Amino acid sequence: MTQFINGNWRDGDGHPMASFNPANGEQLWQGNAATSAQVDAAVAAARSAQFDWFMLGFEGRLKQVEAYRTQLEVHRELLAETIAQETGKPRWETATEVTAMIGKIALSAKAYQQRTGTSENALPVARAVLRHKPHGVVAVFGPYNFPAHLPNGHIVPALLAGNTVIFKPSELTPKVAELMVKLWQQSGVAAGVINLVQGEVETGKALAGHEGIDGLFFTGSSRTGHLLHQQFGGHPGKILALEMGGNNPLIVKDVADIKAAVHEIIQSAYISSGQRCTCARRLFVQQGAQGDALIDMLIKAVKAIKVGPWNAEPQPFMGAMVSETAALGMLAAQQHLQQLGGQSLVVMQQLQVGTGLVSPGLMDVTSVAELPDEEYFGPLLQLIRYQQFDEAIVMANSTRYGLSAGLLADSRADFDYFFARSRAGIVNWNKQITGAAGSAPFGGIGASGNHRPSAFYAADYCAYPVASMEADTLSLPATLSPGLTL
Ligand SMILES: NC(=O)C1=CN([C@@H]2O[C@H](COP(=O)(O)OP(=O)(O)OC[C@H]3O[C@@H](n4cnc5c(N)ncnc54)[C@H](O)[C@@H]3O)[C@@H](O)[C@H]2O)C=CC1
Ligand SMILES: O=C(O)CCC(=O)N[C@@H](CCC(=O)O)C(=O)O
Repeated sequence: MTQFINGNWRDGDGHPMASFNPANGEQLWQGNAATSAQVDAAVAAARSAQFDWFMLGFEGRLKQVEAYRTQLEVHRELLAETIAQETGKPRWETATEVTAMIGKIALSAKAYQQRTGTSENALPVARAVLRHKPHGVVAVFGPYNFPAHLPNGHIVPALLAGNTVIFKPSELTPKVAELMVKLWQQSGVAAGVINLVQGEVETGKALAGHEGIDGLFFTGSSRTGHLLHQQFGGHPGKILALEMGGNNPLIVKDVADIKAAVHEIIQSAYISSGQRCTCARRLFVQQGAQGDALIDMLIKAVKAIKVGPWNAEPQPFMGAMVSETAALGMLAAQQHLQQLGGQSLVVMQQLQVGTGLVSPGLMDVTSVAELPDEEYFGPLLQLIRYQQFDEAIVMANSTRYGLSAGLLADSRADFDYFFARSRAGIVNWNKQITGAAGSAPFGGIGASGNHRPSAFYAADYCAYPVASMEADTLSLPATLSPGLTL
């Protein structure tokens, strides 16, 4: 049973699908994709449930969402293990993913009140009241790298605002999605409030193009996000929130504690095997003895990173990439950069054929004249040596993306200078550029987003404002407008 439509589990009527443990090829899940008729049924179920869900009121909806939080708390280990098996991420890391999901409930309730709540202003003859209403039926599309936390970051605020949801997860992580929705079901949510359609691109297209949805909240690649943006062209009445990738820069300038800098670089570039949209892809280090010393230490530290299956003990820092295909794609990217003139300082290698297990790579691309502005979504960091800070900032900004950026530097003045000039939605100082806070907005500019940031600001795209002028009784004004007689 792979699809959850109107409160019932049923098989997909489409083609067969499966998911695998990327560290050993073991099959974890199988089922069939949803057809477009099943997408129709899910949209219809969400539509017929929506008004009653809205009319529960915020407190009623929050109670339901809190019952889901209880399910997450009770089943946190099972969920963390399922995410680890299906994505390859180590257990220590997926435990933090589930913790973030649990924290999302209180944060989203606070965000709803702060950003989209109700307010009232007294006017001389009336009250000006501001309330927010849900869009209606929304589709949520998730990526594979955080298969639970990131869709959860759309689903929870969407439901709290009074929307009903059709969730289309990544085809690489159907088992995680199924478990998430089972926990919603066990929390007692009414039929049709959350629906699950599993499938690949065809299912995604059927849902994204469905005339019955009022909006789509997407986290995924820039390529797919751009396709969706085109598809939504000509539909100004539908809301589209796009959280996409990045080609994120991290600059190092004048740091006394080189070891601490190396630690922040590794946490920025290699966490989740480089499969975070916020990961540093380009590292800028000044020419000179201090830069040389930092790079020597970085090379040693990268070579020492432990890579292994999700359940290896002691735990590795990096697990398998999500699939062998993804791993081979990264090796091809490495080869391409080498052909352009990049010098590998640490060569990325597949550790076991048939798996997504790869070692981390570091490449000096300073001499590459035309560095591709691509998001290589894996553990490969490109190093660029620079002479002047201004030159580094110009190169850092030389990307069509604009998700995260960072500076490691001892001087506050250097950060202020960098902050004023950098173009990204997340700009950090002396902190890794991965691991964003759910209490802040999360999104980027350029090809990284469409100005509808998620996390704390997700509330904004889940509801629209309604302004009302209200008076308890009718009354005639003291003076009538010129030309009126009653
Ligand atoms: N800015 C952000 O918040 C984040 C962005 N990402 C980005 O996500 C990417 C990795 O995730 P992926 O799962 O590979 O992304 P993806 O774009 O391949 O897939 C995302 C979702 O869209 C669906 N989809 C794919 N093609 C479609 C089409 N033509 N029409 C409709 N639906 C379609 C997929 O089935 C999946 O559910 C990276 O680029 C990463 O940077 C990942 C996490 C956070
Ligand atoms: O949505 C939130 O609560 C904050 C955003 C977040 O958790 N971002 C993570 C993962 C996103 C990614 O890089 O793929 C992060 O910044 O590490």
